[in-house]
Amino acid sequence: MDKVIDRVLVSEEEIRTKVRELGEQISTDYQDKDLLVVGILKGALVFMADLIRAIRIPIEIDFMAVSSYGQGTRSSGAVRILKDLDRAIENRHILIVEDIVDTGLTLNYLVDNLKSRGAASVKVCTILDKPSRRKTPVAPDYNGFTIPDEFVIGYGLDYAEQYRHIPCVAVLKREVYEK
Ligand SMILES: O=P(O)(O)OC[C@H]1O[C@H](OP(=O)(O)OP(=O)(O)O)[C@H](O)[C@@H]1O
Ligand code: HPA
Ligand SMILES: [Mg+2]
Repeated sequence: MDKVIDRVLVSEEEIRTKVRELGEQISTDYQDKDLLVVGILKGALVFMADLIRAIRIPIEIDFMAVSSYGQGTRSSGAVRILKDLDRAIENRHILIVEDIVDTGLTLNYLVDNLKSRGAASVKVCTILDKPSRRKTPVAPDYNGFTIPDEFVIGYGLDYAEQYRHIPCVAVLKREVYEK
C-alpha cells in the first residue's frame, strides 16, 4: 500500500475512539425515539458496521446505494439511486450514515429525498467532513473528523473502487490519479 498512500490522515486508534464517542452521543440523543439508521453504500459500509455496534439503544438499519463519483476523483453532480430503502419511512426518525461529506451534493439530494417521504426527522452522521469543497451549504449533525482538501482512501472510501478495505484513512498519492 506504500505505493498509493501518501500519508495516514486518521489512524485506526483515532477512528475507534471517535466511533465510540459518536455512538454514545447518538444513543443519548435518540433514547425513546424510533430510530432507523440508513447507511449509504458503498462508502459507509465500514463506518456503519462500527457505528451501529457503538449504539446502545434499539435501532433498525437499512441501506441506500447512490453514486455520483463513478470511476474518478470528481463528483459528477448527478446523484443516482442504485438501491432504495426496503420500506416506507413515514413518521420515522432517520439517521443517514455517510463516510464523507465533500461537495455536499450527495447529502443535499439524500436529505431532501428522505424528508419528502414524510420522515419525522432526517439527520446525518459522517466520519469525515471536507468543508472546503462544498458546492451546497449542508452540514452533518454528527462528524468524526474535519479533513483538508485532499483525496482520501480507506475505511470504506475508494479510488476507482479500490482501497476501501484499508483500515485507516489515508491521502492517495497524486501520481496515482494524475497519470
Ligand atoms: O459530498 P459529495 O461530493 O457528494 O461526496 C460524498 C459522496 O461521494 C462518495 O460516494 P460515491 O458516489 O463515490 O459512491 P461510493 O460510496 O460507492 O464510493 C461518498 O461515499 C459520499 O456518498
Ligand atoms: O476524498 C474522497 N475519497 C474517496 N471518495 C470520495 N468521495 C468524495 N470525496 C472523496
Ligand atoms: Mg466512491
